[in-house]
Amino acid sequence: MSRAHLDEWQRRSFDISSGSCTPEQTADAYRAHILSIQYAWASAELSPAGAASLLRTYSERYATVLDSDDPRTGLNNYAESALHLARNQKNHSDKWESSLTFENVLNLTCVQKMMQAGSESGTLPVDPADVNITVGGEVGEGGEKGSALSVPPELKREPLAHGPSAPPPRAEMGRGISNPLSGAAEWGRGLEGAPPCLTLAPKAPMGSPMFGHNYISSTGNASVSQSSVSCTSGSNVHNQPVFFSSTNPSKRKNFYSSRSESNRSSFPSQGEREPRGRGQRGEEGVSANFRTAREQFIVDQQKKHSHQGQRGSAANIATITKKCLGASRSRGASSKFVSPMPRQEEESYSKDNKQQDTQPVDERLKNFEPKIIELIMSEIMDHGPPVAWDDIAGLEFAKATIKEIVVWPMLRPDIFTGLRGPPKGILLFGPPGTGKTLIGKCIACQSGATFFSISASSLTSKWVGEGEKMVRALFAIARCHQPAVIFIDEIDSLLSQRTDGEHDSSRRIKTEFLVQLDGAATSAEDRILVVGATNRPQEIDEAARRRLAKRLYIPLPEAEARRQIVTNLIFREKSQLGADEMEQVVQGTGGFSGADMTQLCREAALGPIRSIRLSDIATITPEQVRPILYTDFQEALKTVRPSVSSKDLELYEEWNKTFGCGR
Ligand SMILES: Nc1ncnc2c1ncn2[C@@H]1O[C@H](COP(=O)(O)OP(=O)(O)OP(=O)(O)O)[C@@H](O)[C@H]1O
Ligand SMILES: [Mg+2]
Repeated sequence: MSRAHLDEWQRRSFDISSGSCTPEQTADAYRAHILSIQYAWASAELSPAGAASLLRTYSERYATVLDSDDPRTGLNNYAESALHLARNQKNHSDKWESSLTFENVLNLTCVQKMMQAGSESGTLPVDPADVNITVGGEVGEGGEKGSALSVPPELKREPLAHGPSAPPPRAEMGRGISNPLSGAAEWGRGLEGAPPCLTLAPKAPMGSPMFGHNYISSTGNASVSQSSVSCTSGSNVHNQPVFFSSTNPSKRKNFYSSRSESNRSSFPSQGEREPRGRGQRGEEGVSANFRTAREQFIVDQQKKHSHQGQRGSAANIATITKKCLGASRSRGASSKFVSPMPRQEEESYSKDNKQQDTQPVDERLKNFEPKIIELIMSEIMDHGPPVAWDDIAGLEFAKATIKEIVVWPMLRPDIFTGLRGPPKGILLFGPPGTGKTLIGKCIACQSGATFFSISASSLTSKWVGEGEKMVRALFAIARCHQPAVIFIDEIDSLLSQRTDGEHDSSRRIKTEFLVQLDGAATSAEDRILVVGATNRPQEIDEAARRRLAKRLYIPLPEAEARRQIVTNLIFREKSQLGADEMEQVVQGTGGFSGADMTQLCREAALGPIRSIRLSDIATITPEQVRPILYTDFQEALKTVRPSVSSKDLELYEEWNKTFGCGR
């Protein structure tokens, strides 16, 4: 290295070894080391072998600092910022806590007014200090069963028209009224955002216009029941519990479930009504099948390992489905919401249990957070036959090359060694809609390797600032599941050229990616292949371009390929297209991409439907629909146009000539 670089290197090494650096400074120093090595390598100051060995050493040390759980030596700042934000947010799974306190209930304007009204009429029944307020959803059955309510004996008068033992009229329970009197409406307004149940239990005698009823329970919403309005008149009906129904279903559900949890009800007979029973049954049913994401991950891992040996044969029978986080369970309206963020009370639990249930599956993954591993694992694609090589029309050279690089070495690793070792990176580039993603899917089905399909956006946006960790974890996991193929669609958004003005985090992701790609490329025993696909090859960073050694042009389909696409597609439908007519279609679609051809066939397939008279459309049977004809293609050709311009095409051809590996 040059002298200036050496001095800098020594200074950083001294800082690291002095032990006086914070983990952040140490990580920065290692990162700078890695960049220096890359720089020295790029400037031919270091041999490739030397650079690779140094890179490996320093990447490992760098990773150790970043991933260590020990706060004195490691950063382990995974999602720290996101979690910090999330911790202060409330969500549906959080326990409801009211901001209402005894003081601020009494300070509510509506309460003040009612108290004033009561004192003016000389029948103020309650001293504010004697009001018991229960906040948080527990509604008891009077004071009798030791509930949260304390109702004085004198208030426990015989149930009247529909007292605690009889269900109140449906109107009281189920609906709010649309024109509440002002006092009652204020109650509602004042309690907006109040707890699921607010219970006021005056200890003083009855008879007040204000607290003339035993207690008022509210779901905290603005709607007010009919009987709560009538309570201001001081009628006997006040002796029964008054229920403020909620117009908000989730609050109503909270209300019922909180009652079922406490197993006590202030409305015994009402409590047996349908909503509660249904809610309970529904929730029990869901929780019986419910698995947390972590449990699901462990189960998936076990399944995966037990099926690993049968991969080749399983590939032919499984179907291709991309797993997403949480996708394996349905999220019906009644399903239980589980926050992806740890709640405070859960955090202490999870810390205690961390050792037991968050153990990484592989020793090599022990430095990575389970959340990251889970996220990466969720991107693994199942194997299956939906895309076979024959489904990809044309592209013979690309298909043969990929088979040579991907399939055969997986089958015969003993032959493909040394100079015959397959390249570790492939770039599929070409105009949009030409089958690059299709090839990715085909590799997933046909290679027999563990297939990771990563979208650049999942690395760059899901965990802002954590992308480089994701990249490291991705390669570490791939190393544990060899042979592995990492397919990165739209790779240009991940590895675009580095510029001065770009954000630090995306620069770090790119650097990390290049480092990892080099690690995979230089290690002969690693069987990891990175396949990138892009329709903007010119935007890819030159260092990335070099690492994706096999750059295959995926051009627009030629006449024969277009014929094959049309034949494959209309083969499944009722059609009458003679050889000459097919030829006409093929000749008329020069410049169409595979996706354009698919669109053309879809449009033509609608022709027979459009020819049905409107009056017949309701009664016609599928057999009566006429076959697809050449005229339908002619009509379709009037509306479907090629999506790739000839100017763009020139750019691809040019790039292919300069950097492509085709013939
Ligand atoms: N060679 C082909 N053979 C058969 N079908 C094709 C072919 N090329 C494209 N198609 C059809 O076009 C659709 C889109 O293809 P695909 O998503 O692979 O394009 P792409 O090259 O990845 O495009 P983009 O660069 O915009 O991502 C495919 O689902 C398929 O129906
Ligand atoms: Mg694509």
